Amino acid sequence: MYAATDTKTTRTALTVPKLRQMKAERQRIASLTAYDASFARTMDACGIDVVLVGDSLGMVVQGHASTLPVTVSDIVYHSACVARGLKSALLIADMPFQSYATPDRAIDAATAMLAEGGASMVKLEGAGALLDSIRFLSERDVPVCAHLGLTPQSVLRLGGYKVQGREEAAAEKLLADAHAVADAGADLLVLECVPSALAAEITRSLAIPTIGIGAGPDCDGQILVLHDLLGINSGHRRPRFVKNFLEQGGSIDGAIRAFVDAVKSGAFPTAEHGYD
Ligand SMILES: Nc1nc(=O)c2c([nH]1)NC[C@@H]1CN(c3ccc(C(=O)N[C@@H](CCC(=O)O)C(=O)O)cc3)CN21
Ligand SMILES: CC(C)C(=O)C(=O)O
Ligand SMILES: [Mg+2]
Repeated sequence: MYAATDTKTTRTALTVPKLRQMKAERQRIASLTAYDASFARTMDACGIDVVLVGDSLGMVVQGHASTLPVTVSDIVYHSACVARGLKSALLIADMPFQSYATPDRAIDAATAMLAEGGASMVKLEGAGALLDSIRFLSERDVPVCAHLGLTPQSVLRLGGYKVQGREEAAAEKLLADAHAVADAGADLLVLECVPSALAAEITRSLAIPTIGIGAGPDCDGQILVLHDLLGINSGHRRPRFVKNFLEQGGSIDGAIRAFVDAVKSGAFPTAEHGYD
């Protein structure tokens, strides 16, 4: 049932321990989303460190209004496509809405993503009740990327895609959640739409690397949705953290290389891409 992709086991990929080493050496982690082999191959050749098969695919690929309709088999299918295009980058697969609601569901979904999808890590949103799933996976050798701040799968409860952690109490909760997910075994943490100063404090105080999107310049890495990097408008108002790199890059390869260079040098993001 679980047919591992041979490409995955034979390539020399970026590893989980290497991510932590990059943080220690202050080498920034450049990350993009991908949904198919051709873009994955291009990104890999342009020096992208981490490729995420995001559940943003529900919006940018499938045309839904949110990420909620995405299924485990959608992510497994797109991960397998992306995995065939990668030689060096680490592949993360996003866990769909409710696929990690209990540890039992989480281990089945995550196993499909690693064994069939060829991913090396899974990402899930939240802390609190989800800490059990994070611990359950990491103790069973499934590397986990946590995701805090604006968690798009919470859109119904949040009432929209809004910056999180602006109030003092919410900021303290976010800092505590960041430590809780690391203590539960997460190897990486995505911080989405949180004030730059708070993301900097979380990044400083954690041993695991942080990857920001709308979280200011002081995270250990940065991620963007591929379509946003290329200026493909998904019908929404452009969030503050989005930068069209095709304008300066001149070509798809050029745009991806410009993004990698800007992240590595610290030129992207600037204050204008973040929130106070
Ligand atoms: N193309 C695309 N890019 C993404 O980054 C993305 C997706 N799709 N789909 C899933 C989620 C949704 N995301 C979003 C969507 C909108 C905003 C947004 O408009 N933010 C406001 C915040 C306003 C405020 O609270 O101050 C902004 O103006 O940036 C943020 C993240 C991030 N993810
Ligand atoms: C924007 C990133 C972090 C994501 O979760 C996605 O693409 O689904
Ligand atoms: Mg996602």
